[in-house]
Amino acid sequence: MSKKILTVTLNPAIDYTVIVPGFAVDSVNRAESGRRDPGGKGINVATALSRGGFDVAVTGFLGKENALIFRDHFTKNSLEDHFVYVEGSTREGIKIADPEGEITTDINFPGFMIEKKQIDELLDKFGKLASGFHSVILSGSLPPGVPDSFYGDLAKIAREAGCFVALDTSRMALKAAVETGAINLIKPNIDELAEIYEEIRQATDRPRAVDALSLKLLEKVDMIALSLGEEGSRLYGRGYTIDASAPAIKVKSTVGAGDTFLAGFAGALASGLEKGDALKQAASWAASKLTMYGSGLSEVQPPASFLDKIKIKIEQRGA
Ligand SMILES: Nc1ncnc2c1ncn2[C@@H]1O[C@H](COP(=O)(O)OP(=O)(O)OP(=O)(O)O)[C@@H](O)[C@H]1O
Ligand SMILES: O=P(O)(O)OC[C@@]1(O)O[C@H](CO)[C@@H](O)[C@@H]1O
Repeated sequence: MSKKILTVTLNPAIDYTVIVPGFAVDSVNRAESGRRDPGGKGINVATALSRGGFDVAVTGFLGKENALIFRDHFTKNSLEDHFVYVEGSTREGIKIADPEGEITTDINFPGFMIEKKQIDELLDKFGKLASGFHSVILSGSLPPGVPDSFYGDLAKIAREAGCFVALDTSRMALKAAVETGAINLIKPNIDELAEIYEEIRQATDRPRAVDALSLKLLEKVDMIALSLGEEGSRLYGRGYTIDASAPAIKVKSTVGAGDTFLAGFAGALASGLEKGDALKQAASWAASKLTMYGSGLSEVQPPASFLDKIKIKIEQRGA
């Protein structure tokens, strides 16, 4: 467990979760309760990893005006803070959790405008930090002002420093980073692939098209951990595919399920687990998150109770 992990969140968010049983659009809804959690994908990943016993640091951009909620969170969860603090406020996002329909509705805002000098400051900080870490996890959307090429730039620095690099983002930021060849692991879902790859959008047989695309992407990345919601997940690697089932659970909120999944997987790999066991650990962490509201993940417990409910199927492909 001594291997240090750094997560990068360029566009954090304070998640305002509103619990609305039976939520319906185009009607008056009554909220049962609400809560605010410091979130953003990389911060969620970091929190879950720290809860799992890892030594974790966080970086990215944070707004000065509402930083207190994040600073408290970092202290409570033993996250080493290397954020670049920028003028203004970190965005808030709205998450409507409907425990009856087991449906979550996300409304995410674009975030603060980042200037060139702040990008340079982060690059400088990241360059000095990276060699101290076993793994770097790059997560979430890019705020306005940050170019699509930025994750690729960070990945190249991290790889040169000897780190394992995982990426969970979408749109052109994902496509551009994959093209650099500097990413070890990506964690897309099918919608994210469909958004950027025409062959998935146009496919009449989507699972088959995803298989074909994944094999092609393996020329650029080492692993693709495709998350499939309640259908589980599939890991593509060079020469193998591993499927993990998802346990049947009553879902309170899906916000952060993908982040907990990535934390479980990257953490397990850093601990030296085999890929199949790592995928099982990831699914088990995600399941544990789904049984609670809110994000931030500071309530997530190491989820041993789900491990024996997850089935793994390993298929070797010819070289
Ligand atoms: N309804 C569910 N029941 C059981 N497990 C689930 C369910 N939804 C998600 N999971 C688990 O969580 C993992 C990640 O979920 P999902 O595929 O929704 O990620 P995601 O699309 O990145 O989500 P998000 O961006 O909202 O965090 C899945 O691979 C699966 O293991
Ligand atoms: O706008 P992004 O960066 O894609 O996603 C942001 C976000 O939805 O991701 C986390 C859940 O994964 C939340 O804490 C946060 O609000």
